[in-house]
Amino acid sequence: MMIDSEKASDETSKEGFPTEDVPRPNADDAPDVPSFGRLLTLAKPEWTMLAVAFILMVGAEGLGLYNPVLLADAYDYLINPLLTTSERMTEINGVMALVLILHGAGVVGGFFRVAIMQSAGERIVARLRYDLYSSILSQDIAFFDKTKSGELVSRLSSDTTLLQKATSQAVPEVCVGFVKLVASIAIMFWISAPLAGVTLACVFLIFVVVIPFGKWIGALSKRYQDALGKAQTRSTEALGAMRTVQSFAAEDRERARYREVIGDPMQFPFWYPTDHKKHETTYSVGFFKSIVNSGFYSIIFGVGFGCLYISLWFGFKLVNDGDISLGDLTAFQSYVFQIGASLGQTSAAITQLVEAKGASGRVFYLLDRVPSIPTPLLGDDKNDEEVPPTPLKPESMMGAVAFNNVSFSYPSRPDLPVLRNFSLSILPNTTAALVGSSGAGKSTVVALIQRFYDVTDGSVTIDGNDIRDLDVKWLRRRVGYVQQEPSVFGLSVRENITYGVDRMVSQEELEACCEKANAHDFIAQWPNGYETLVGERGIQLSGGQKQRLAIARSLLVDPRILLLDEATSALDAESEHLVQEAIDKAAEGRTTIIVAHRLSTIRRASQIVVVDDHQIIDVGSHDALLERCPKYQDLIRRQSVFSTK
Ligand SMILES: Nc1ncnc2c1ncn2[C@@H]1O[C@H](COP(=O)(O)OP(=O)(O)OP(=O)(O)O)[C@@H](O)[C@H]1O
Repeated sequence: MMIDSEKASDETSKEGFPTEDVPRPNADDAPDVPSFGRLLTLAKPEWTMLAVAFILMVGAEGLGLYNPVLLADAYDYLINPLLTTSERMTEINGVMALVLILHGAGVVGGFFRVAIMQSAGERIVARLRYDLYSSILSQDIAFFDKTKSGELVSRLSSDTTLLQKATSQAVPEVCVGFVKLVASIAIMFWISAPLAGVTLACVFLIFVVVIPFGKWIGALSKRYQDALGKAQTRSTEALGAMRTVQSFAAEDRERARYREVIGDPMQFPFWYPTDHKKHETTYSVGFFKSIVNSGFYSIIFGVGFGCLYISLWFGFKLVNDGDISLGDLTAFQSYVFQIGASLGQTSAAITQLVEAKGASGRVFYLLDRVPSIPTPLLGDDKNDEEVPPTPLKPESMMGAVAFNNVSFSYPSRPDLPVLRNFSLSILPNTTAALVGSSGAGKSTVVALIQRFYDVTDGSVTIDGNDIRDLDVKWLRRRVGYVQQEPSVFGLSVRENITYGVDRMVSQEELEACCEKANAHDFIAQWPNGYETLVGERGIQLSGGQKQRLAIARSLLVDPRILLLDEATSALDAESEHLVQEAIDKAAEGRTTIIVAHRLSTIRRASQIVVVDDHQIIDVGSHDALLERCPKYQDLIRRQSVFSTK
């Protein structure tokens, strides 16, 4: 869906982003940025070299433009009755030598200009991708809740390529095409004004046709990119969850889901996508795009050659009348060709620019998007205005966590309250277990402590400081987090465990940490030990091993607060015991908050927080709660049944 730019500006805050009471656009809803100037700023560091390339381009093209005039002389010498045969050849030799020298110089200049422009393009796209990736990484978690990763991948790959082509190829080509056009027209008028007049009338006709066609192609290209983005989203989702896909034998369903956006050309024996109005696919848009593209070029070349023949016809008349020489006519025709070629080249470049304009809207939107929670990326100028002037970075963290009358809804579902008047106090170096039915809001509590989201009302404090006043990087570096389904990267075990630290870690430290997390023994058994690659997303690890690896990873950071979202998936007794031991050791000497599902974990906690219906209904020790809290009794009863089973 495109946003009406005027409407969007009404609805946006002073930073240019929508206020909270209107749906925030995701990357796909990004408004088009109509400024080509902004596109050009991407190439700012390359401007000097691009200017050199531009001069070489103008020079090379200029030399090429002069050749028809020289060749006209050669033709005229050839049929000049006043010269002898040898005099004619002498004159022609001089002219042709000059033609070859100019041609050679043009080729050398052309080589340098293409080399400079293409390498400048690579520099631009590499920088752009990095900046875009940085900007995406700096976004708040709410943004990722709403934006599909396939879309972002598409922004990083195809959209950036379109911008690369636009800045390093299309813009210079349009400029040169224009210069060539003006120069050719000037020379044509110099050769013969009447002939030039007739020809230009035809060229004007081409312009009249090209402009609406260009717009049409631009719109179709955008729709094509959008459909392709959707296809990419679906394939990324499925390929990222191949185990789930295969375990449900859902390959056919995934193929069908992909085909739904790609389209099925075999369904249309006459190629025409009859369902295009109901359902837009890359095939249906691509089909019309091919036809419109073909029509565009056919009209350009059709009208172009038509012009050529008409002007040639009129030219023959002028030669016959003695108004111009035959050489002049051949030179004139060359310029008509030049105009045709430069129009073709310029229109292709304009098509690229129109495509890039759509892509630039999406890319610049992401580049400019200011996250609602300041990013921990340091030295990022765009966050400076958002971060409080002096975010707090206390010398140390004690680890006292408090929720003060917190209410919260996820930004993607603002109408659904997830926490209501939630108040809780956790003392430093104690363990709190959050228990409650599924969907009660336990994981949300953990997310709020890391400031993945800001509370809607109330405050979350650490050592008495509102976490909104703390430096986000400082905060997150001191809060360890072990997810229910820990994310493990397709790296070595060592790289996975040292993921959270920027310093060198000795083997002894690594092993000590893994021993604490009950991970050393299984790692040491592998032939490559800590250098073992764990496969994409840790596919070669068992559930329990992944959890212990994730605990080791958190422990290496030595967090003051440890957040554990205990896995609900049942581990076998041995694994469960090992994980439990790891959790116990990890919890020593730090504030630990566990979303607990196992009785063994719950019983060990200093305080148990019973969450139900988005509120805390009781807090206390296991024995006290067992005595007075029916909800807790119910939870424990079910837990015991599960454990006995
Ligand atoms: N990223 C999100 N965006 C929108 N809603 C969410 C998001 N994450 C969770 N929710 C919703 O918030 C509510 C609380 O979810 P939460 O994950 O905190 O529950 P939980 O108590 O941890 O459940 P479980 O024990 O099953 O993990 C649920 O209704 C859930 O659908």
